[in-house]
Amino acid sequence: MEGVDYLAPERNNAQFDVDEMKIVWAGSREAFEVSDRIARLVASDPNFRKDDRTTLGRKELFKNTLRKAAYAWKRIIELRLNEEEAKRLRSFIDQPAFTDLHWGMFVPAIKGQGTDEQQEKWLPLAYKMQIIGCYAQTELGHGSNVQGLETTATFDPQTDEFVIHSPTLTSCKWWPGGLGKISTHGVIYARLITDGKDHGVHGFIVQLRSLDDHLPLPGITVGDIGMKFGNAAYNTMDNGVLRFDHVRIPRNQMLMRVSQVTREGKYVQSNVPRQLVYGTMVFVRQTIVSDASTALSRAVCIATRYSAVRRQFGSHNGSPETQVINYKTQQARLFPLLASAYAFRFVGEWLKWLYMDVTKRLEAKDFSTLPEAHACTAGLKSLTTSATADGIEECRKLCGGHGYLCSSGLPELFAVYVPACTYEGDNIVLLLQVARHLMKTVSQLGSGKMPVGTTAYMGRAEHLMQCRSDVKQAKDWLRPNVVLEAFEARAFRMSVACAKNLTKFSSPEEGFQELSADLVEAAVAHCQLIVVSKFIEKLQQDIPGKGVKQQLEILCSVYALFLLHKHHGDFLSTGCITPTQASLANEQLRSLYSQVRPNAIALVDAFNYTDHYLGSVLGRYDGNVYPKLYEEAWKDPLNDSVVPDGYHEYVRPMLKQQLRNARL
Ligand SMILES: CCCCCCCC/C=C\CCCCCCCCCC(=O)SCCNC(=O)CCNC(=O)[C@H](O)C(C)(C)COP(=O)(O)OP(=O)(O)OC[C@H]1O[C@@H](n2cnc3c(N)ncnc32)[C@H](O)[C@@H]1OP(=O)(O)O
Ligand SMILES: Cc1cc2nc3c(=O)[nH]c(=O)nc-3n(C[C@H](O)[C@H](O)[C@H](O)COP(=O)(O)OP(=O)(O)OC[C@H]3O[C@@H](n4cnc5c(N)ncnc54)[C@H](O)[C@@H]3O)c2cc1C
Repeated sequence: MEGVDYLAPERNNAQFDVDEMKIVWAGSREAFEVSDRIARLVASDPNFRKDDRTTLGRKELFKNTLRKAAYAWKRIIELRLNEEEAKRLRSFIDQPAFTDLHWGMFVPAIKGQGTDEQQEKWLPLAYKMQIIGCYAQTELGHGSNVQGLETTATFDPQTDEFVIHSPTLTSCKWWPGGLGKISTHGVIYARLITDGKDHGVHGFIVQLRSLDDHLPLPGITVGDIGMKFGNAAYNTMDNGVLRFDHVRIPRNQMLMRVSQVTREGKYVQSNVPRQLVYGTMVFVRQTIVSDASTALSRAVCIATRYSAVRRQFGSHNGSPETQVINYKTQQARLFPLLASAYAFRFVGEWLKWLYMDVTKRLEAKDFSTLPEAHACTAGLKSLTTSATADGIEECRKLCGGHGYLCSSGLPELFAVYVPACTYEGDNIVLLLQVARHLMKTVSQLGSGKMPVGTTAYMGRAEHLMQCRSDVKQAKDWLRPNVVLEAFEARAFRMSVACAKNLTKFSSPEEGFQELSADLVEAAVAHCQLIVVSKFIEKLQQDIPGKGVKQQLEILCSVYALFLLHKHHGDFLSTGCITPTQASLANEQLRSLYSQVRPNAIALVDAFNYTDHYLGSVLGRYDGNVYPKLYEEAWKDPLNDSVVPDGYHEYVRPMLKQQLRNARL
């Protein structure tokens, strides 16, 4: 029935103030109000309809994306939305587009690597969308290994220009979003060559297409790289291929904040670390962590609401069957994902703070926290995107057969999300960067240099190598200090074991290669510790609202004890806890699931997602799933006619043939 809230009994069970939790989730009252207003604006505008997306072919899908992007831009101007509001609007449209790369990478690359003059020239054009940009780093033959890029930018002192060239097939730019069909400009990464000398990879602003007729400029071959995983999903994006044939650009289009080339062709390195050329990646990895909490929370919201609606088995004397959410196995799969969504939200908030802090320091020429910022953004990007991709797929399974329907919203969410494990740095490659940082920190422990930031715990080396957990009963695992010490000891001992093993090899590089699987595990342990510790830190803040803090404490314990249970091999083999303590953790976890159960629906309501944004029949706010699934099925283009196209051509002759054979 329309207008009935089938999940009302669930909502009435909540033991906390959902409206206050919405504010905690959004980050502040103001952020909540902006997000809520913009989400409703998008949901109520038929121009942003998306329910037909999965049935469109690539060309229609792409054109539709362009239409939405243009309409969104018109609304942004008409409504005079500020930067934050415009960003929210683009995200609620929920359709990856060239604008993501324009605002998300092209603009930040110029801001981070351009000189003041370059910013003054290019940013106003980009802000008004008089030019549209992409970020073109990856090549057909080189993605992870940025230093291996082949595109060249050779300085010609005669004309005061750089000549951009793709010397081989493998040097073609390959993958940049927005490049395929739309970008007029790109920040292009190429090896800088002056006077025959290779100075490594630098960024250049290059115009790719005419601003009049959109045709590629002379010397440029550009196109789309083809269909990607999933039907609609990421195919709204024009990922591109680009080949340069001696394309000339003025010298002042090299991004010159980190290093410069003078009129005479002299290469000058500023007094800043060369790694700042990688700064845009640090920025984007930080945003990807917050986006992980958004993607995971969407999937969890769908799976939780549907699990409360869906009933299987357990009917006695005609009573309703059991809601599948009441099965302990369903809870043990679903509630850790719910807790992870909250955990990633808070670590994302913290990472944003860390990024802003490092940016301020860089402006003051303090580069000391750059390695920490790189390790944290790389590691947390890896940890949260892997967990989110796996989590979305788990949510699909939690919804049984109906989860496999596009109308559940889950297949598309998975297809659009899963490349996050690869883009902006392959997750394993990034964990190896964290491992390098950890090995460096461990190797410096004896030198008197105290570890800082998220590795500060390693400063308590002696204690962490010796400590034994004092857990005696299940509820001891609810004490934050007990949990924190177990995670610190596990992470530290895994790093120390790797460091010791590295010394057995003839060179550190050989050891690093040979032990890379162990190093990745040590890096994961360190990153999980960061997430747990930031959740615990969040709980030390003043959190208003009836029962809100208590629910978050429960979720924090679920997150930590779920990880401890999943990785108990690490905790046991490093001797941080005993088998008895491991089983007490599991006992406590079971009890926590029972505490989450009555609040589960309210905890996902706190994400404040509109039905438009969720795009899921199973995750509808009102829980009215079956009639809507039935309605949705009839909308499929295959049901436009009773007898399908092709029947008379292929099936009927076959049937007739069978009849004849049967008569024989
Ligand atoms: C239902 C439908 C719903 C739809 C909706 C929505 C869901 C949302 C989905 C989609 C939204 C759209 C968003 C799409 C965005 C996609 C964007 C993708 C863009 C890209 O992928 S751009 C390309 C990114 N490429 C990479 O990340 C490459 C990875 N490789 C590297 O970063 C580096 O090469 C390396 C780090 C792996 C190694 O570099 P190298 O120079 O060889 O360095 P080393 O020798 O190892 O180290 C040198 C030294 O430098 C330090 N260092 C390395 N990197 C950095 C850094 N970034 N910052 C600071 N320092 C760095 C390193 O630690 C070493 O230090 P040391 O010498 O040890 O002290
Ligand atoms: C949807 C999407 C959008 C993208 N958008 C952009 C964009 O806008 N701009 C842009 O420039 N790029 C973009 N990319 C490219 C992306 O950044 C790269 O694909 C990514 O950095 C991974 O690099 P790769 O493809 O070279 O993988 P590879 O490095 O070839 O990885 C292949 C395998 O090798 C392993 N491997 C590689 N190196 C090591 C090592 N040292 N040790 C152990 N294992 C290793 C990896 O773990 C992986 O399993 C995009 C990619 C995708 C999928």
